[in-house]
Amino acid sequence: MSSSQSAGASQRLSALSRQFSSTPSTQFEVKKLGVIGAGQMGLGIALVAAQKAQVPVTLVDNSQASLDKGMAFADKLLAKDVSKQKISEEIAKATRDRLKPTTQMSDLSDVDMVIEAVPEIPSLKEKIFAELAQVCPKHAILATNTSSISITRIARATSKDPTDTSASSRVVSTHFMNPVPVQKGVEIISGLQTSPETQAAAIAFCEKMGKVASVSVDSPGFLANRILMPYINEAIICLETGVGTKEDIDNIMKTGTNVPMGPLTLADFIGLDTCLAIMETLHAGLGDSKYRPSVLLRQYVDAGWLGKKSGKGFYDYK
Ligand SMILES: NC(=O)c1ccc[n+]([C@@H]2O[C@H](COP(=O)([O-])OP(=O)(O)OC[C@H]3O[C@@H](n4cnc5c(N)ncnc54)[C@H](O)[C@@H]3O)[C@@H](O)[C@H]2O)c1
Repeated sequence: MSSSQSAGASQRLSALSRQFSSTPSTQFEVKKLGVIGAGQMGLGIALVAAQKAQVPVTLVDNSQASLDKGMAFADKLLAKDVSKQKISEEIAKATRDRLKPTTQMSDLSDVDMVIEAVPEIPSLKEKIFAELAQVCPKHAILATNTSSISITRIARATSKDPTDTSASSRVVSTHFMNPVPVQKGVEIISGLQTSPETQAAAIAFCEKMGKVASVSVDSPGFLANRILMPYINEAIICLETGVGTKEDIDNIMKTGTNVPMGPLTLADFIGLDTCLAIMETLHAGLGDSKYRPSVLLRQYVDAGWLGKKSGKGFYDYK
């Protein structure tokens, strides 16, 4: 990065930090939320919003099977919290009653905010945001949970006319950390078009969900994955090139850096398809060979061994 680029980035960051540190008590209130994608992230976001922010949540997925699986998982998590006396049966029931699963995007016509959590495929996110700009109310915050795709690019998809920012100014990233019911952190990323009011409203809602927000500029991988994914990728390269076994790779990082799980286990939990997509975005966006995805990672994805969600990744989960 040249010194002028670096100066530009730090100016944008300090402008964002100023907005963040002086976040106004925004008037914007999310009374109803929409979540798209009932996979591991979408389901977690919907559940925490229903329980902590206590808002009704319309949960959209184009697969009825995914919705059924997601709702069964929500029931299981709530029952576990009741049995551990973390929540009462009344709270569990009220939370469950706030979740409304549907396969219809048109059911998002009355939400104040929507959080998209479909797979990390740029063309899919663009298609969904073009549709959201039409379906959602004109005041609604349009948030994405993308791990690495440019927010500016996703926001651009909301209108054929790039000078019309009526929808793109309402696009922001709320990048929740996995698993959402457990991790406190959320990254808030604004695209070039995002208004300060949108950013403030997104932060306020995440705080209502009990999360702690960190702000970053719209740069490939943002903060969390710019740091985390090259670490995971390097662990996979160590496995690929025989530097160590999967157990030794995970053990040394677990016992040596005090993390709860090693990088290969973590990759299995994140999903190897998601890890590959993020590395590809870092590689393409930053153009540096140090971000080249591991050959082995690509082969695991080609084999359909996507980690915990598919029953097999670096470890077996069946
Ligand atoms: N897995 C992680 O650790 C993690 C962490 C932070 C962010 N993310 C990001 O969150 C997003 C979702 O990741 P995930 O791990 O939950 O994926 P996932 O594969 O578990 O779930 C995706 C869901 O989206 C649904 N879907 C696909 N196309 C759809 C469409 N057109 N309309 C409605 N629903 C559709 C699928 O049926 C599935 O239920 C990705 O952008 C990912 O990069 C993932």
